[in-house]
Amino acid sequence: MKDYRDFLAEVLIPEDKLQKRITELGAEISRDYAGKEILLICILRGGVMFLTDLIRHIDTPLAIEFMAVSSYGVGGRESQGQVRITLDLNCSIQDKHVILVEDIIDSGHTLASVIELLETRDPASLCICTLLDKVERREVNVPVKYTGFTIPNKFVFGYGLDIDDFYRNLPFIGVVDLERYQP
Ligand SMILES: O=P(O)(O)OC[C@H]1O[C@H](OP(=O)(O)OP(=O)(O)O)[C@H](O)[C@@H]1O
Ligand SMILES: Nc1nc2[nH]cnc2c(=O)[nH]1
Ligand SMILES: [Mg+2]
Repeated sequence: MKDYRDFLAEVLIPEDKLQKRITELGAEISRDYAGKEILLICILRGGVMFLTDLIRHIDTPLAIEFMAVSSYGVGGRESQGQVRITLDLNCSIQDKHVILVEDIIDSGHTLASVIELLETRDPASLCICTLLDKVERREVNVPVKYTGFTIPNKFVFGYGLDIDDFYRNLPFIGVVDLERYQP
């Protein structure tokens, strides 16, 4: 296993900047949903770090749930357009205020499919909170309510985002130098 420093092109978002923005997002969500109970649904696995930090900054009553979808092949870096639900929710979302929590929106296929499915289950409201948005890469439109950072079209890793399943634990977002990365 290579040391990430061997292929780190740059630290795009350092830990302090990430945490500051996540604190702001938590405050914004707390304001917008004051007096309401919310359900945050994390899309495994990339969204996990973001979810666990974000909920520490939300002060309205909340529950968490998890879904898993498969849109990229193992080790793949391009969306296949086809999204499969591999782990569904354990609860009803009918009449609930739902926030989908994601690490990144790239082509938009993952969230477009999840939204289409969840809309059929009659939530009171449904919105998206994403830490990163690679706007230039969008292939399908998804309505994003909360965005941490808009980022350029570069393959990033760390803070939930993997390269071949590793490096999710790093506390910052880095850019991969694909010429120096060897699987
Ligand atoms: O907008 P899209 O082009 O659909 O890409 C975004 C999705 O891709 C990544 O997940 P991935 O499928 O790699 O799974 P992971 O979260 O387990 O790493 C990321 O966590 C998003 O869920
Ligand atoms: N790790 C990682 N996963 C992604 N999924 C979609 N875009 C990205 C990205 O830039 N990095
Ligand atoms: Mg991933």
